[in-house]
Amino acid sequence: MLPEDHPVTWLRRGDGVVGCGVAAELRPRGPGRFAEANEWWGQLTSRAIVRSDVDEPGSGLVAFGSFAFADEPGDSTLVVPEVILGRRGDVSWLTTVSSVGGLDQLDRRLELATTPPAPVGVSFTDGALNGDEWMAAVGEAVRRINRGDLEKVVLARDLIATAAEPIDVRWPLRRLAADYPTCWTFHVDGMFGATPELLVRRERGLVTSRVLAGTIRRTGDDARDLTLAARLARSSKDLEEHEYAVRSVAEALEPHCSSMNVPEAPFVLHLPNVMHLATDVAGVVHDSEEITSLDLAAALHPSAAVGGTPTRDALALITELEGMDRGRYAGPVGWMDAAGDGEWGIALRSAAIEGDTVRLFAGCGIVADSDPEAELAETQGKFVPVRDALGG
Ligand SMILES: C=C(O[C@@H]1C=C(C(=O)O)C=C[C@H]1O)C(=O)O
Repeated sequence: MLPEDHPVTWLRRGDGVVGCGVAAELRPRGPGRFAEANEWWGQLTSRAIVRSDVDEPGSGLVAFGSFAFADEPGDSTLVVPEVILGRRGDVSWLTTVSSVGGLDQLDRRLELATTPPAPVGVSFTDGALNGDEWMAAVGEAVRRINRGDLEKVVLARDLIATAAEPIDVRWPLRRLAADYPTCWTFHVDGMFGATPELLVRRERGLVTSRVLAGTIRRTGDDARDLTLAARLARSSKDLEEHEYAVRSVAEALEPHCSSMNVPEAPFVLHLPNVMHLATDVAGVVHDSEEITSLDLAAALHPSAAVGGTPTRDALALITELEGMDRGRYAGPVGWMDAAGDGEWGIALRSAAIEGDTVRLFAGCGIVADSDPEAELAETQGKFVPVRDALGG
């Protein structure tokens, strides 16, 4: 259980890093947000004195970050918690950052690790666009693609949940971690969710990325779901959408890798709510002395899984058609240690929480033969994780 004081989370199957308190924080903005964060982190870690008995990525000083999707507008956060707990298999560690002021304070802090209360009186309303308006935007995107303006664009929409009282984020986090064990459950500064998509992980010179694109809803009937999974694996529309996403990731990683493995065909990733076409890309980085995992995330963002192809045209169309600010939705979220190793996911199946209001986000890749009604249904499937996690 996490303490109430500024909890941060990055968890998958019980492994990961969590923390609380704020020892240091940066709020970078604009197109230089990643570079500013890297520079700040480099200076901070070079001044720190670290004593550690553990030699695992994620031990010692760790920063958690959540970055805005777009260059403008948008706030991003990089935060160094006062207390960090890590676990990887049989190894666990606890890191305290000196401003905690000794073990007495730590005890007091951990006493705050209470059970969070369930949200009360939650109701949902449309966000920027209602269902019909959003389908019209998808129809327009399909027209532009067929006219030859671009190849793929990812369009998202939001849904607003309002509760009778402020929501304790630890409640949905607990539910998400339990219900979506193969996803990365995250929370940094109000942005939370359980993402199935790993933008980049860098550990000791090895880099991996899990690319998703191409989705089908699950029915709850296992036999039917298997038939649907086979259909997804053969669907030319989904394979095309997927190919754009894999290519964008492979091209962005290539300059940093001495060797790379990009599987030729995707596998089908089964989640409780949806199934995705998935490809795990891996490589050996040759520049880990100069380049951090956050630099790699910045080079990969926005991949065609959340932007489109070509990127610049897709971003312009997103601004034109979505009618909302994505905030940190679909931006990089994760952690990094002093060596620059870290894991950065894409903030999907996610929401922004502020007091009694939670803004949920979901989007879909649109290609030449996308059907607006099917895409709307897909967003509903993608809202399910956070929606259910807000239930009592
Ligand atoms: C954009 C989202 O998901 C992305 C889009 C997908 C698709 O269009 O098939 C699949 C996985 C993600 O890469 C989201 O969940 O909001």
